Amino acid sequence: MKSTTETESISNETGENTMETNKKSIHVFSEIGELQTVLLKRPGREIENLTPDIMERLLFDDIPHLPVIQKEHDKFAETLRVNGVEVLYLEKLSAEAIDASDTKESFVETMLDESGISSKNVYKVLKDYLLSMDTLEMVEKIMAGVRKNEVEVDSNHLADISDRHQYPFYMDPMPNLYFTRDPGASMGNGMTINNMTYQARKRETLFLETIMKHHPRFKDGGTDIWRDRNVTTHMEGGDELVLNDKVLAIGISQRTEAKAVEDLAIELFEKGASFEKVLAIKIPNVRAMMHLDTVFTMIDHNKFTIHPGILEFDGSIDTYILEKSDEAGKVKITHETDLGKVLKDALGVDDIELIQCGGGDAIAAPREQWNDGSNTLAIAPGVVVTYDRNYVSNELLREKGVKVIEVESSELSRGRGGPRCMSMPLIRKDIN
Ligand SMILES: NC(=O)NCCC[C@H](N)C(=O)O
Repeated sequence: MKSTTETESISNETGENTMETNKKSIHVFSEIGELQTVLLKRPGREIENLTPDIMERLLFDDIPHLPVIQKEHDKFAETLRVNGVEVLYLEKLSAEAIDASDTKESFVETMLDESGISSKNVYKVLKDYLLSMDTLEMVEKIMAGVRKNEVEVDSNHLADISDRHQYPFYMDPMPNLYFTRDPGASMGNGMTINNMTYQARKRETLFLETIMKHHPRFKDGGTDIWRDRNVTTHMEGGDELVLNDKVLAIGISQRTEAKAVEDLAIELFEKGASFEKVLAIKIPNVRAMMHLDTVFTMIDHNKFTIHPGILEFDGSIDTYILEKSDEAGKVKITHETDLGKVLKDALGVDDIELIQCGGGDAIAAPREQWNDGSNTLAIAPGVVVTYDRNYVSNELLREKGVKVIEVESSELSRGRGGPRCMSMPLIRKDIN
């Protein structure tokens, strides 16, 4: 286990690098260690670029009210700050990384390439338009999306002329960016930068990649990149849980393929990461439970939230334990179905408490799970941030001795993600 002092004072207030080379910019060896630094994204104009025609493809079920979602998000950030957490913003770090590396032009080119711009005329106009902006404004514009009526494309080609009157965007908005948990995952002193499953979210990882490669705070911070966005198999951060410095739990889900879990386990074992076991937990392939953290999160040394809907009638769930094998490029796999026992053995604790979402009630459980009642963000062992609307689950957590800090959630919840999804821990204190 790394010592906590290694991670102290790694930057000044502007995020400028003041760390010595042996200090790490990513340090996450648990789900519950005191949260010190977190990455958020404030919902922006991308939210107002949702329409009923495109929201399903962009993975939304409704259109949040922008001023209210921003107010709720600001309060979420403030809640973290008053609890001693340093809050960094994706949009700001991205702009700083681009400026620090003088990569504005290549960043825009990659974004345009990945936004499916096939017309040379349109490409040129968009490139000039974006590059004319100050870097932070440009980053926010790319995140928000570019409408066709924002730019003048002077072209006599039928393809360009006829295209103007159809679909409203040249570049689609990225409304899911406020779920910073998913494009990557902090794991030990490293990170997975993910190849996300749906087209709607694939470009999101370019911001994270840019930060890790070019931001002064991260590029020299000794960050291992366990997976990069060019791998062919899919994985998303909502499925990646760091239970302790030896054990990970990863969902096999709508968004994370079994092959990706095995590839990551091999990578971690072979690159000498501290992790020795990966528990691959198979959850239903449905939208309401798209990631493991929508149905299962860790809140204390031996306490977890769980949505009963992932368990069979007899309480079982397919769980595969991946461990190092003697053969290079392979892992040893053991199949189990008693999750409580698997967790007890893997974590070395005497008992495990699985606290059911909505108390397991036939109505409250699925209703609160839909609004992320199981998606808790632990900011210290036994201290969690949750949505206020999930009052049945919150009350039950309190009865079990957990300190619950509620945040307003009327609009934030419409994107189908909760406090864990909205936050990417970068530094946590180690647990004993
Ligand atoms: N970890 C999470 O469960 N993140 C929530 C992602 C919600 C987003 N609308 C999505 O469907 O990807």
